[in-house]
Amino acid sequence: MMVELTQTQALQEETALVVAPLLQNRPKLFNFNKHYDYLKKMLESLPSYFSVLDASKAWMIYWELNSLAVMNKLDGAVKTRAISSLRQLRGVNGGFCGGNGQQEHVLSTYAAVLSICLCGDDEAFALIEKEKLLRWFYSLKNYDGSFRVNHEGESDARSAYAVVCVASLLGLPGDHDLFKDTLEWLCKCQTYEGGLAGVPYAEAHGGYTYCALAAIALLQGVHNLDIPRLVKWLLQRQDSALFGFSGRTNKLVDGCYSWWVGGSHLILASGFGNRSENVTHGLFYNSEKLLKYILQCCQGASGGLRDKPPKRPDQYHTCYCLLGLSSIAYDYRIQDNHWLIEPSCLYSSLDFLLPTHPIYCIPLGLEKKMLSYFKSI
Ligand SMILES: CC(C)=CCC/C(C)=C/CC/C(C)=C/COP(=O)(O)OP(=O)(O)O
Ligand SMILES: [Zn+2]
Repeated sequence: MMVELTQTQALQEETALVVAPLLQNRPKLFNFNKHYDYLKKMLESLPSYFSVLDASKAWMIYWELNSLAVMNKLDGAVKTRAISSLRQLRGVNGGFCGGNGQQEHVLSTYAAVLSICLCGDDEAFALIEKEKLLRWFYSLKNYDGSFRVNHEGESDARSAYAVVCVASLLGLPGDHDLFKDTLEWLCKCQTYEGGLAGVPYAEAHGGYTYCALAAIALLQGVHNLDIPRLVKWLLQRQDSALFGFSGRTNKLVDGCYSWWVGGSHLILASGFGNRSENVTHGLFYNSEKLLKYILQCCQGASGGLRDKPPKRPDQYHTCYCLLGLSSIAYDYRIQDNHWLIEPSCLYSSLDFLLPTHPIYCIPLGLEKKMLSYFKSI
């Protein structure tokens, strides 16, 4: 009897047919030069079909700068260009717009502020009007502690994380009045599965889990979560046959979850934002196998990294695959507010990558200049 597959099963089979043979191939090294060439190419004039990404300009700047930065290849000329492009994205309320002449958006603001942090000088910092931006964040706050992405927009764990992350880089402490009830709202996003959803009572997802957990960690509240259940769900994200991570139950592996899921593992293992003593330092998933998925299946032949074969590489997946690799190249631990970073057992294959800040998603230590600049104003 022929059993008809569900659409989900058919997609899983289709993915396995493409991914599994690549995992059998000869081991691949990280192709540093090709990825660097890809990133340089993305700085040239882009073909017209990139116009669909016009509202993601701030994001494209961040993905590009951050990929170069984590590869330790971000130079002054690229920073100067970025500052000039970011200047044009400033909005009237202190936020940043997705594209020129568009509306301010909390997520574009997050991408722009991280890019400014990556540029790391006073000319870049001066693009941020701190008081105005904080007033705008207040105006986007809902009565339950969550934040809207803009006045007409949705409220979810992404916008809460973006606000908490940006405000923290501008020097606001976790107990600031701007965050009243935000921790409680974020903790309500944990679902019966253990992962966190975009809003309370929705489906747990790797992207939202990272956002909610990173914000909860900045608000010093990780111990309020059901950590064993969260760890179990995060572990279930590693596909037992294909080794990459999926974003949610019964969905497909995708390179970007190397960071959204891998970064969530990292936050828990580092102990950041967890007031209890019960932190088990060390990652529980098989990082060697994740490395194999990224190297064998996510590297494009002409550089750049991708979701899965046969898709083409793009800047978003390049950035988050690189962060995923960086998260397994080192062991991260927080002690007395200081990061202790040691090379991991995989470091020798990944020694070209800098460690990434588990919460701010930029090379670790680059946050310091911005923090001290905004402390003094
Ligand atoms: C800082 C910031 C803004 C982070 C964004 C985090 C993030 C990636 C959120 C995911 C959003 C989402 C609903 C994905 C599902 O897409 P899908 O159904 O195409 O993917 P899936 O099949 O893998 O679930
Ligand atoms: Zn993806």
